Amino acid sequence: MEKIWQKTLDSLKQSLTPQHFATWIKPIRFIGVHNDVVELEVPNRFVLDWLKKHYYGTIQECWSNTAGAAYKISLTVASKTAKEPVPAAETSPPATPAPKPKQEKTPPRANAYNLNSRYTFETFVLGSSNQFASAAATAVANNPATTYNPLFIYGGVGLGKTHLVNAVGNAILKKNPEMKVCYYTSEKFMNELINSLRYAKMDEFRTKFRSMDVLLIDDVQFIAGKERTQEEFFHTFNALYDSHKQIVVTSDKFPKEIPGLEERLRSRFEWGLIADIQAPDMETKQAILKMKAEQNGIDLPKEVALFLASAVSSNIRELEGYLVRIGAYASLTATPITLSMAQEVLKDILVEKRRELTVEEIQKLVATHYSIKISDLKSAKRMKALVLPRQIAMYLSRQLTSCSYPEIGERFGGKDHSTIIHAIKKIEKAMDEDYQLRSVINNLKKELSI
Ligand SMILES: Nc1ncnc2c1ncn2[C@@H]1O[C@H](COP(=O)(O)OP(=O)(O)OP(=O)(O)O)[C@@H](O)[C@H]1O
Repeated sequence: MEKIWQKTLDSLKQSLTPQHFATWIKPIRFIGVHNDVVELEVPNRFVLDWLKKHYYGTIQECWSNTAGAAYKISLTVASKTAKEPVPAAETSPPATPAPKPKQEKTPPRANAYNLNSRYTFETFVLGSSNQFASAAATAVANNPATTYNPLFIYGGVGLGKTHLVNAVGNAILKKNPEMKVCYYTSEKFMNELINSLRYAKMDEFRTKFRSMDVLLIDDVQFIAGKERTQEEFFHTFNALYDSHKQIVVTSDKFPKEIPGLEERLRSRFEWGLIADIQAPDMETKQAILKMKAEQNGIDLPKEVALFLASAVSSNIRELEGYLVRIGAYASLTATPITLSMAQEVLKDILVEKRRELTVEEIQKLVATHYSIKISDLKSAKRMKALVLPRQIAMYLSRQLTSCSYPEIGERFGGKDHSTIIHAIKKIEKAMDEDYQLRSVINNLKKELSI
């Protein structure tokens, strides 16, 4: 069946322009055929909708002609990880719509379990927001299981944790092809555990994970509250750690902040190094856009990169989505990318986002988070339990709204602007020194930007 798919691709290539083929067809992943249904996966919703609307019939026709019988096509959006049976040699194709134009196929790597070969250090753009995590990841990749074990990377949605953790795996494999490197999301780990329990295959399950030299577990927060999964993960962790194998874990939260995470796991996550990824600044966002545009063969003017970077607060996946959208539009309408074109293409999406946050919304969220009253937040009471939330709310108000210091002061019960400046300085300093506080504030920001 794989051969039929290859031939289908060949004939699609003949009938489409190279750019359309690269943008829409190349990212499709062939999953298999069940009865008369050809199952295909695509990287995101946008590509799915586009394919359904424009190319469904063509794909179906090409496949059916090649196979010599009528088939239906099923298109689904890929889950975050590749779906190869594990253990299996890695063959996963790109996960974003348009791959590098001249990308060479990577040969299958027998010891790569579920790793995404596209996520490497070479394609990871460095900025002050991810410098620390990237340096820690590089150190681990250079000396697995000697420097930082486990390495715990945390940060908000779409900030590059999956990319970085795969980069560690890919770099280790490149240097040590004999090492067995396994990438799993915690959800996949849990699903496999459930299946192993159901089919009495726990020995196999344990042997598989415990035979790895490097275990990379993404989004570990999802195992919180899942007793059996946590227990099994705990034993896997211990077995690997005791035999000096590298473990890298990612999460959207600092270990202490993951509700429902068992204490014994939490303390293990804190044994090694904890590194965070922050929201990227404007320069980093533009540098990432530049790299992604080059990878996708998109000619992106500087002013459009600036426009996109300022339209997205932090989520790089979202940034990429916008780039793909305008790249696709330019390609399909055969027009160059300009600022006015980008504004037009994204206008519906951005209208929603442009609405500015208010100080009141920030106060409400902070008060809820700390279980205090909004009136206390605005009061002059000096109790410790109120001072920190108040200063955080002031800091966020300055960061996320266009209010001036006096305006913020006004909304906090008529405080002087110097009080606001003092509060912001205190929080900035505390964030430099205190991971946990940084994580709390980032999570609040994340909630506010939804
Ligand atoms: N510094 C970077 N350089 C290049 N690409 C990046 C960078 N950071 C993130 N990306 C890209 O952004 C997209 C989203 O990143 P990724 O999936 O790693 O985020 P995440 O933090 O794991 O998100 P989630 O919280 O949803 O698990 C990926 O395509 C990734 O390649």
